[in-house]
Amino acid sequence: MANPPHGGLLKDLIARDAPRRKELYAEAEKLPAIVLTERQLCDLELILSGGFSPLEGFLNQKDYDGVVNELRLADGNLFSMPITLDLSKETIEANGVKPGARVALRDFRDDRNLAIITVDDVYKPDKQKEAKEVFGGDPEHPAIKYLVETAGEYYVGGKIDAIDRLNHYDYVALRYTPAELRLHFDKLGWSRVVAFQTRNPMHRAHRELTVRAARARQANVLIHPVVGLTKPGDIDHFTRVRVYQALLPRYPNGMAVLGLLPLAMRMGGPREAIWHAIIRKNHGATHFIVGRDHAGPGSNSKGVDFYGPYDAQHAVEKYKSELGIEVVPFQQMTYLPDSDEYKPKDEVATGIRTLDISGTELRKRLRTGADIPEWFSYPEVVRVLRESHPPRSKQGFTVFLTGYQNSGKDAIARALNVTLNQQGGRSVSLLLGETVRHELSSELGFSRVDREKNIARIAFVASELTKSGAAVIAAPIAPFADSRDQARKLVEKHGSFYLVHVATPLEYAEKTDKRGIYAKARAGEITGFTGVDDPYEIPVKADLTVDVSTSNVRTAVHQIVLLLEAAGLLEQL
Ligand SMILES: Nc1ncnc2c1ncn2[C@@H]1O[C@H](COP(=O)(O)OS(=O)(=O)O)[C@@H](OP(=O)(O)O)[C@H]1O
Repeated sequence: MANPPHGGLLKDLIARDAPRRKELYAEAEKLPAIVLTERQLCDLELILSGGFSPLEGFLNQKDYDGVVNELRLADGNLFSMPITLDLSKETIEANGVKPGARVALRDFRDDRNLAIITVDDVYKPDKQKEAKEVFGGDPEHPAIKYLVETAGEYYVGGKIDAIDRLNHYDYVALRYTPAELRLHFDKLGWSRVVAFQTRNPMHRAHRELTVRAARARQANVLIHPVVGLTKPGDIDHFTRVRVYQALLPRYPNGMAVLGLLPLAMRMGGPREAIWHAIIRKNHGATHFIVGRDHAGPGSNSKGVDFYGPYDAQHAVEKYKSELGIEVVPFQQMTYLPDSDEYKPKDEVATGIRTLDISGTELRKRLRTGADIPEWFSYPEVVRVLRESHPPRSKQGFTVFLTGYQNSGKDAIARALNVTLNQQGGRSVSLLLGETVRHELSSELGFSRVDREKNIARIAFVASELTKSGAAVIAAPIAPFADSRDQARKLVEKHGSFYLVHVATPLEYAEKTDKRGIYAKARAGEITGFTGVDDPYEIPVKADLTVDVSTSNVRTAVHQIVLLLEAAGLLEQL
């Protein structure tokens, strides 16, 4: 039999309320509704499934105070993380949220009512206190930033009636509720299960340490990665789940099961470790691996760690007797090349050669396409990671040329287009000012607002194309620094952005204008013309400045190619 849930009873609200589903659904349609944020939705999912047992809703003030001050619910049960429904004053007033009221909780993704909360109380938390007691108080801590900058100023406590589970469209079969996982363990005949929490890809060291933990306890393994919200900058869960799936057959005789946990992590170190243990206990695990700096967010901008490396292990140790799940301290594994094996670091005799690849080093090797040895990871895992992290030579980028009309930017853009097409390896998209004006922005004029809109559209398209690995060449006038900065920001989410200032002087652009556009502008036939009666803000931090009055198009293209080459973007693998 699986481990009993925290508090003794699995609070599977979906199963509990299934007989009343129709009724609750109809009631919710008539109630005011609160549209939950992504984080609140993650919390609700685990309240509904019993993952947060013994919770049956969002914490009221009594429970909240207990959890913040003493890691305890009002009924005495150990609980370390305040699970709260934070709302703004406006939302509370607009929806009549007050004690006794029933309010629907809605999924922002598909507008479905998932639950009804019966409001117990509405209270204003002492956020400074919560920040200090729960997360340690460093204002740079991501959960504290969220608390201060994003969370609403009031909390609403109350029990929940469950209407329906959330809809998921990715990896549905791997999303086990606690009840489903318990049933699965039962079917497999597993009574001892070591759960492994992760928000990162898994490699050989992780496989070794989980197998060791299982061997020592004669148990099986539950790989239980977080697919809700993790630390910004983490590898996306789609890639990670493919990694875990690739790794799974490397466990002998089906000794491991993969289940996905829709948790919104807080990166709360010691408090989070206790919370994680409780959640795994609710999912039926009997053992839980807690590693060095478990669920820690690293260090702040001054390089100071938010938590000590063993704070989390000490915290779970402290509450060992009432946790009801055996915590297995995570031993950091290292590779011994001379004997081709992994061993816990602290068991390696001095003088023995060891090898490790850090996360930073791994990311670098993925970026450059450098070798990732088999002693570190399995080829099938590396293949998945490489698909999601193509080397620089396969990554998208945007070259954004800005300058006066007839500055030569269009000629450079066209020449760069054929140069990159000649090189091959990527699709190349050319977004000339006139093409965009014709295809995307035909209703826009040349006021500041319209120009900003035009550049924002170019930036959006460039960013999407960059994401899919294309080379993008954009060449609008883009006279405003702010718009250019915004474009950079958007594109850099997905790849490199190079701002090339085509600094050909206005006089030259005007003198060589064979189309007579400047003449028309001077004659007042075109108004608000850049350089004539409209401003051009000269870029202060262009990645490259070229000038066709003193140089030529070919040289400018060559300079851009050199820039791209230096960044490894044009390497032929
Ligand atoms: N008032 C005014 N100011 C600047 N440019 C004007 C204006 N009116 C029309 N045009 C013609 O529009 C083309 C420039 O558009 P852009 O999209 O590059 O401008 S912007 O980046 O949105 O500022 C460019 O067209 P092409 O010469 O065909 O490239 C300009 O000649």
